[in-house]
Amino acid sequence: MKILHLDSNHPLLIQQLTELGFENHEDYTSSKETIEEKIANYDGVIIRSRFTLDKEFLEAAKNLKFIGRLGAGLENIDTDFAEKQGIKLFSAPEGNRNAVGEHALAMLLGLLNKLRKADQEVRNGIWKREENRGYELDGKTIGIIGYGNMGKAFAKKLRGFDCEVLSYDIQENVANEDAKQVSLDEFQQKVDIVSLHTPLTEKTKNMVNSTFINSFKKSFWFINTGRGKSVVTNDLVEALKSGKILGAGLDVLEYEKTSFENLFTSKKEMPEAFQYLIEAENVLLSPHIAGWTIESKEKLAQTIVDKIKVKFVNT
Ligand SMILES: NC(=O)c1ccc[n+]([C@@H]2O[C@H](COP(=O)([O-])OP(=O)(O)OC[C@H]3O[C@@H](n4cnc5c(N)ncnc54)[C@H](O)[C@@H]3O)[C@@H](O)[C@H]2O)c1
Ligand SMILES: O=C(O)[C@H](O)COP(=O)(O)O
Repeated sequence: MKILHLDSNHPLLIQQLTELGFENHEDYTSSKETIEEKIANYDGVIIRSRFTLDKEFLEAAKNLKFIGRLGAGLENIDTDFAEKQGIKLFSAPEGNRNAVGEHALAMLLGLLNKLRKADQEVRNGIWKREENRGYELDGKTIGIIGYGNMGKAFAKKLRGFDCEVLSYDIQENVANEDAKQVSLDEFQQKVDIVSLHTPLTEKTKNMVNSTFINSFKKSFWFINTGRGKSVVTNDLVEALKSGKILGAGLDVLEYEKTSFENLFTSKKEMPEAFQYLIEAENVLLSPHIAGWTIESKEKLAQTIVDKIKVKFVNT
């Protein structure tokens, strides 16, 4: 079987697939159109998120038997059409869920302890203790939206903090021993902290908007390691300004990669809300690296190899 790799990865991926008898080809630079022209020659494709495997691409991939997605989010694949075409889909949330759980926790502790502000002040020769008095996680109610691989990994990290963990999910009965699943109404009545772990779907796009934010009884801290497009940036900023949101940890943003860099390099004025996020002392930002650790790189690759092996290699 011939596999086309579209994003560079941990070397074990190609090493192990070669040992298993697959023929591996790498193309990390050609345009989507160029790849489409040759994709019919391949049985498998492995991608991170370089481009979208849409209907047109999958129609061209006449001999494709599987897609390996080195990650969890599947919005860059037309999964329904792939299924219709009988293409097997392997994703790898097992590879980066621990990293996401740890990153969400790091953001949460960083926010509660005002680390961004305190760090910046000390570096600027300012020694203010009272203004930098933080909050403890102990006794807080943490709400996790989307209780799948990532939400569960975060809840597991909260064991031992003496806080209550609630989850809200559109699927019934997804909770485990680390969280109590509640209705959205109960969730919005009780939580002090919200951590978003949902995929990007029609329903979750722009889900965190003013109406949603203002339905919470208390002011709350907000963490997003899900997808940036689930949040309306303007509404988040309004809530930060009003104090309804006490602080935000954002690993994912409305603008990412090229569109993010364009904000800084283009002659156009930066959107006001985005400028606010850049400057705010109670906002922690990271460039979509929650699931992006030294360890997860290897685990993602190993997960994909193992899934391909189970399905396509006779042992
Ligand atoms: N920042 C990062 O580096 C990083 C890394 C990995 C995953 N992610 C993001 O996290 C997402 C979740 O990954 P996962 O592996 O946990 O997925 P998953 O499918 O295991 O879990 C997602 C959960 O969200 C629930 N859900 C879907 N729509 C919802 C809604 N409208 N309201 C409430 N719950 C809803 C689903 O029922 C499911 O239980 C990915 O799709 C990706 O977008 C980000
Ligand atoms: O969905 C994921 O696994 C993470 O968000 C990583 O996405 P990436 O493939 O764009 O790095």
